[in-house]
This record gives sequence, C-alpha cells and structure tokens, in this order.
Amino acid sequence: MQSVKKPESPFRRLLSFAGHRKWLITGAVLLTAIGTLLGFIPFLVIYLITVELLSPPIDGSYIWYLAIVVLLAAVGRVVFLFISTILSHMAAFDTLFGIKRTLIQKIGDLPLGYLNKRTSGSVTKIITEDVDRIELFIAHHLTDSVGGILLPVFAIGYMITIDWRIALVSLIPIPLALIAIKMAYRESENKSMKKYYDALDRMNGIIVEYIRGMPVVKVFNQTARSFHRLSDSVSTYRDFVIEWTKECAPSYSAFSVCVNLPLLFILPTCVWFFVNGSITIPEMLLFLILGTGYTSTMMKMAKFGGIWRQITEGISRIDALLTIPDLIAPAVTKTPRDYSISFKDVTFSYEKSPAIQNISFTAPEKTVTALVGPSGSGKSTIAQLIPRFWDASKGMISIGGVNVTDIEPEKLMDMVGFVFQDSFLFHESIEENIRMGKPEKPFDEVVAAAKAAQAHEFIMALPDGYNTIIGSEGTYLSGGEQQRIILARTIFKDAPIVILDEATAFADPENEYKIQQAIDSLLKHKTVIMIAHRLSTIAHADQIIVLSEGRIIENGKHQALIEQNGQYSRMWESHSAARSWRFNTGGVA
Ligand SMILES: Nc1ncnc2c1ncn2[C@@H]1O[C@H](COP(=O)(O)OP(=O)(O)OP(=O)(O)O)[C@@H](O)[C@H]1O
Repeated sequence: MQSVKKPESPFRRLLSFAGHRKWLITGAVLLTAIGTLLGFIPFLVIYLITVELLSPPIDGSYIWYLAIVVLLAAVGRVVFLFISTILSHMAAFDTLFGIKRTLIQKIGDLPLGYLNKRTSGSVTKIITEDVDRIELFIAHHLTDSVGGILLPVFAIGYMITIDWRIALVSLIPIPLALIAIKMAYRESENKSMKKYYDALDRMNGIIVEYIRGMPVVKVFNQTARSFHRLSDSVSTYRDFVIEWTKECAPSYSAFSVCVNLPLLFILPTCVWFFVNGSITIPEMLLFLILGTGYTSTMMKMAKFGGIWRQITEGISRIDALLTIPDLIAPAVTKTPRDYSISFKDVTFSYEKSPAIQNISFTAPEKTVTALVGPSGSGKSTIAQLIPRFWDASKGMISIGGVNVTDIEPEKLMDMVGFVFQDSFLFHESIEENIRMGKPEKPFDEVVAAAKAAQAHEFIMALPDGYNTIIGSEGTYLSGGEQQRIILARTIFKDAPIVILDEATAFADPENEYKIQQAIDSLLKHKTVIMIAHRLSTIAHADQIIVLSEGRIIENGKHQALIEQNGQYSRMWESHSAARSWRFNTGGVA
C-alpha cells in the first residue's frame, strides 16, 4: 500500500519557502537571542548596584565598572539587533522575491484559461497579500517572537537562581493566562475567521462596486438602492464584529488581567520572605522588576497568534495554487502538415456539467468558420480549446492532423493569433504593444501592421507617435482605437490561425467600419474561427456553425442555413428586423 505523505507543518513549509535563506534566518534568530540576553543585563546590574549601595563601604570603582558593563551591553544590544534586523530583512525580501517568482512562473505554466475574471482577483490577492504576510513574518514577527519567548525564559531562569520559591509564585498567572487565551481562540474559531473574512470581503467588494459603478448608479437614479446595499453590508460587518467581540471579550479580558497579575502574588510573597529574613531588599527589588515585567511580552505573543493563523491560511492558499496541474507538454512534439482545424467528438466541462458536448467539425485551411448561438451556448469555449486554454475532457482537437496536445506549447502559441473582446494593452509604448516582445522584426513591419489595422493615422497624431506610452498622462485611447491596436498586434504576429471573439462588438459606426477593414487585412490567407453576434459580419463565412446549449444544431453556408428554415434562419430574421428598425429610425446602436 502506498504510504500517505504527512502534510508539512506550516512553519516547516514557511522555512522551505525560505530555502537557502534559512541560514540568514537562523543568524537573525541567534543575534536576536543574544540581543535579548544583553537587554537583560541592566536589570542584573540594578540588582548588583543596590546590593553594593546597601552594604557600605561603597566601592566606587566597582559601581563604575558596572556602569561600563551596562553601557557595553546597551551598545552590544543595539549592534546585535541591528545586524539581526538586516539579516531578517535580507532573508524576508529574498524569500518574497523567490515565492513571487515561483508563483508567476507557475501561472505561466498553468492552462491559459485558468486566469479569467473570476480567478484573477484571488490570484492577485495570493501574490500580494499572502506573500507579503510571509515577508512580514520573516522580517519582523519571527525575531519579535524569539525575543518575546526568551525574555520570560531568561527572567524566570534568573529568578530561580536567586530564590526558586518566589520564582514559582511569579509563575502562577501563566497557566491561568494560557487557559484564558485558549478559550478566546476557541471562541473566535467557533465564530470562524472564515466568516469574518467573508463579511470583510463582501463589504470591500460592494464598496469597490459602489465607487466604480457610481456613473451608472447616478444615470439610473439608483443612488438610494445602491447605497442601501452598501450600508447593509457595512452594518452586517459591524454587527458580526460586535457580536464576535462580545463573545471573545470575557476571555480576552481574563487573559489581560492574568498577564498583569504577577504583582498580586509576588508583592505579598516578597514582603513575607523579607520579614522572615529569607530575602534582602535588592532581591525583593529584583523580583518586583523582573516578576512583573516578563509578562508584558505575553500580550504581544497573543496578538501574534492571530497573525500566525492568517499566515497559515495564506500558506495553504499559496500551496493550493502551486499544486494546480500544469499544462501538460508533449513528450514527443509533432508538426502539423497544414493549418486546418478539426474537432472530433469534443466534450468539455469547466465544472460538473459540460459546457460543450460532442462537438465535431472541420475548418479547412485558409477558410472562415463562424460560430453563432445565444449567450452561454459555448462559442468562446470552443475557440479557447484550440490554443489549449483548457484541454478537452473527451474527444480530440487537431491542427493539420496533429492533436493540439502533441504540439509544443510555444509553437502552438506561434500558430494562433487571438483577438478577445477585452484584450489587454500594457502600460508600455504603442510600438511595444504591437510588437509584444519581438525585437528582431524591423520597425517598418510595426508601421505596416498599424496601417493595415487602420491605426497608423491616429498613432501619428499622438504626441510621441509610436513611442507614446499607453495610459500615460493625457493619452486616452477610445475603445475602437484600442481595438485597432490589438488588431495591429495580431496582424504583426502574422499567425496562420486567427481566432476572433466579438471584435466589433462595442464599436461606433465609424470605428466599426475601420475595424472591419482591419479585420479584412488580418484574415487574408488565414484559417479563421470567428465569433460574432452581428450576423451581417459573418454572412460570407465559408462555414457557419450554430450552437445551442453546448451542441452543434446546424452547420453550413449562409444561404443553405437560411433555406433550412431552422434556428439560423430565425436568428437572421430577427437580425434583419433589428437592422431595418435601426436604419428606419436612424438609430446607431
Ligand atoms: N471559466 C469558466 N468557469 C466556469 N464556467 C464557465 C467558464 N467560462 C464559461 N463558463 C460556462 O460555460 C458555458 C459556455 O460559456 P461560453 O463563454 O463558451 O459561451 P458563449 O457562447 O461564448 O457565451 P457569450 O456569447 O455570452 O460569450 C456557460 O454556461 C458559461 O457559464
């Protein structure tokens, strides 16, 4: 039987993230330990000076000697803690860099479809907040907690050497404090940290939506309704936190009382022993200082408990991301004989129920295949399966007779140009946005692509022409202009297969005309898969595939499909009716 690997503890996992920087962390911890020990010396010296002052004749040179010891200890402490801080920060930022690089590499190896609108928010959160918490832990919390543990250990250890009975008395509040903090944690656990973060996330989400959607809210005069949602989420969060605080407050209060309790036990015990002649005044002073001081770090440690839970949750989210299976690269790569595309009985599910089922069709090389159908019918899913955004659950997708999973991923990417509805422009120059990291091609080709995409004119009218940084101050491109730069990018890439997803969807008439011209240049001599809601743009396609609920229900040329009198002909009728309404009324929508 295969043995089940025990999951690593969060602390070990954290150290494994640190890798070779463990030595820096160990160095920082050791130096903090020495620094804490040195911080303890002044208390010891106070005791020795009091002993000296209370037993004349007073030796002045001894007092001076002790003063120098305190001075050296203080300087030593500053030096050790300074070096420890440098080491812990070096380890922390290096680890932060390492984890972020690993995560970004991982994202690069994941199936492309993984990063979509739904997942990108949580992935961003992992790469920023969760990783930053690990950085904070290594840079600050770890050394702070070493100091927080060692101070009481040194203090109690030293008190035991002076008088073990009073040292024991000073320990009485510790078990009480531990019981109280355990109860507080259990109560907050019952209430669930998850519920707390859910309420916080919901509130933050609604605040962001409220601010972003303000123009829509105002235009539709929905301020009151929208504000109600916002205020409801804030009050839900407030009620949750108040109830939570009420439940945890007694145990937390008990904990802070216990932490401040030692004096209650130590003072009467010291007085009793002093009266009996068991201890001296300097010893009594030492117990009062150390016995009441060491518990101060326990408050810090209690807060650290909450932080540690957030860190462990973050580590499990990082691990969950790192363990998502990568896009499988083929062991032996094959080269397609041409750029025809074929789907054979393909089924694909994102979750349980299939998004597309038993899809079979062939798109011959250098022809245009249009996918039409209602929203959610599976058009984008089919398009995304070709460049392996996801891998089919069943069936085979091939290019030029080769299964797409047998083509080297980089080569597959080189073969396919993709224009999404919401393609992304980077905060870089227009030239870089068109090139997308292909420095070997001459600048003339960038200009030629921009000209073909009907973008050259407006680019030249910008202050820095092709060097204009997109998104820089004063550079605002309209949706249609952005779309034309994206088309220029795809024309420049010159891939033999082009997938076009709703490229003209949001354009105004002038832009639509220009975008259509750009698309015509892009599509020349390519194998094209085109998704369009405007049927007029695909009437000349070589093949139109009509989808409904993830299945192909009709397939053929425009005229043949019209004659079939099925779903496509009904869609065409309503499209024509809408167009004639638009022209008759002079509308442009
Ligand atoms: N990333 C995803 N995770 C889970 N389900 C998804 C995902 N993307 C799409 N779906 C679901 O798969 C089905 C097909 O969606 P798809 O986007 O392919 O349809 P579509 O025809 O392109 O729709 P539209 O015209 O609205 O873009 C829908 O039910 C959709 O909700």
